[in-house]
Amino acid sequence: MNQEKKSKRSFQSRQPAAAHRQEEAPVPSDKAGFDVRATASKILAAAVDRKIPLDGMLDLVHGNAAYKQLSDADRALARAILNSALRHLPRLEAAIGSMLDSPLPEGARALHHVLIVAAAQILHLDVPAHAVVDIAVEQAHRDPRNRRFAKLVNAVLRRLVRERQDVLDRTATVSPVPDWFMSRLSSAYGKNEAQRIAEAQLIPPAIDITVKSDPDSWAEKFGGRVLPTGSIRLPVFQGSVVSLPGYQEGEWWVQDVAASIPAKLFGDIKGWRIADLCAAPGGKTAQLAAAGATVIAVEQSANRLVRLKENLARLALDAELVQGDLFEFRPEELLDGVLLDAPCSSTGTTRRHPDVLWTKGPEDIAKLAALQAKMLRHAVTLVRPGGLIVFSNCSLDPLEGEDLVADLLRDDPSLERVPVDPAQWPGLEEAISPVGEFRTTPAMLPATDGFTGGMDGFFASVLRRR
Ligand SMILES: C[S@@+](CC[C@H](N)C(=O)[O-])C[C@H]1O[C@@H](n2cnc3c(N)ncnc32)[C@H](O)[C@@H]1O
Repeated sequence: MNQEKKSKRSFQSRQPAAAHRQEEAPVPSDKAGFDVRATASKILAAAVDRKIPLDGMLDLVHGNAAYKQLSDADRALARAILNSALRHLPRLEAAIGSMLDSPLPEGARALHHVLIVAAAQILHLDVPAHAVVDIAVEQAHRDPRNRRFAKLVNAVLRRLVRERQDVLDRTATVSPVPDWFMSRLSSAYGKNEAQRIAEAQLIPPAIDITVKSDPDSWAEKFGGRVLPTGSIRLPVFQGSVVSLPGYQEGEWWVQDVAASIPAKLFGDIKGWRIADLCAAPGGKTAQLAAAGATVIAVEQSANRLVRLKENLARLALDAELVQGDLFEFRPEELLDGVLLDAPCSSTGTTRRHPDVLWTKGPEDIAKLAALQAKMLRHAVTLVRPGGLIVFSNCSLDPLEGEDLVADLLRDDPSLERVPVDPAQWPGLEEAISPVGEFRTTPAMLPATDGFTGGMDGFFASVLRRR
């Protein structure tokens, strides 16, 4: 395992992100400015009021029609607005609420979303505030339901611009996550840690990459920081990762440091036959193949399997691809290992998917936990005696992690847990639980030397079939 190192910077970087520092955003042309904000308001409404996940709406093929018509730069601004609005939603609502004499009337949801979109930009994005106010006022004017509120929109937003820092300070005590989530976090992690996790979720994530080899020299090249797993955290830079050295050549892929842990838990897998049962888009398949295993990548979604195939082709890595339901997958011979990186509530990834907390709820967690338990029970039947099963997901909820594995171990005496040894993971000791399971949270990996801290919330447990 690599020790943390820092090396020379070649990219433009900035100080570690603070929860209320302004984020940079592309500035749209005047003409497009209105369309971007109107589209963002509608997508926000769909996410918050109708619980439609952002990923689908922002898909360039099947997504929101108005969003698809925007230029690349305007889509980037719409995404920045939506991410900020969803990340800071309770505090933005408190900020707006504090400027109103009485709450907005029932049925003024469209107006609410216009105000949130504007407030997110004024408080958190680096865009000209006067344009934001003007466009929000125009949005109110153009909607017959909201026309009578245009003056109010103008007054509230102008005051928000004037009192920006004051408002940020005043609302900093408002819980940044919905009550249901805070109460689950508190019962799992205790009140203080829950608060730290919730605050950490406000900080946009850094980009981490997994390299095929020689992390130190790639870190040197990028001015990056080598993390305890051997992943490299990139400094903040403008532009797209695909234009960075080594991308086209397939030398590395984007993968959060926490997501790189489960595949590493198998240890030395040269010559092993391993199935990756929920494989796409393939970050972990690539790790297993790069480590010398013969990999069978099983994936239900045909579209996602295409992405996996493209990713492996770019990386010049090989795996047998199986499109279908993992419950129907049964190899001819029992396998040396199975990785089950199961579909989950994704509450550990809210730094990059801030809609999750507003589109999902406790009932989804319970449903997904039940599905995962069923998947894991199937996964363990595919492994030879002595073989390993790594179970992982990106949820912060014990129902989808610790509790689920404990239940399985209680019911199935043919399985034992293989505890992860903290001595093997210098720098990540705090992420290993007393029983030897990985439990990472966004509050881990402190920011250092100008690099953003944090990592996705992940759970990973290693089981052996006796
Ligand atoms: C969390 S993602 C996996 C991420 C992946 N392991 C990686 O590292 O890139 C879960 C995947 O499981 C797939 N999936 C869900 N249910 C499945 C099933 N019954 N059989 C096979 N794949 C399934 C989903 O389509 C999704 O691609």
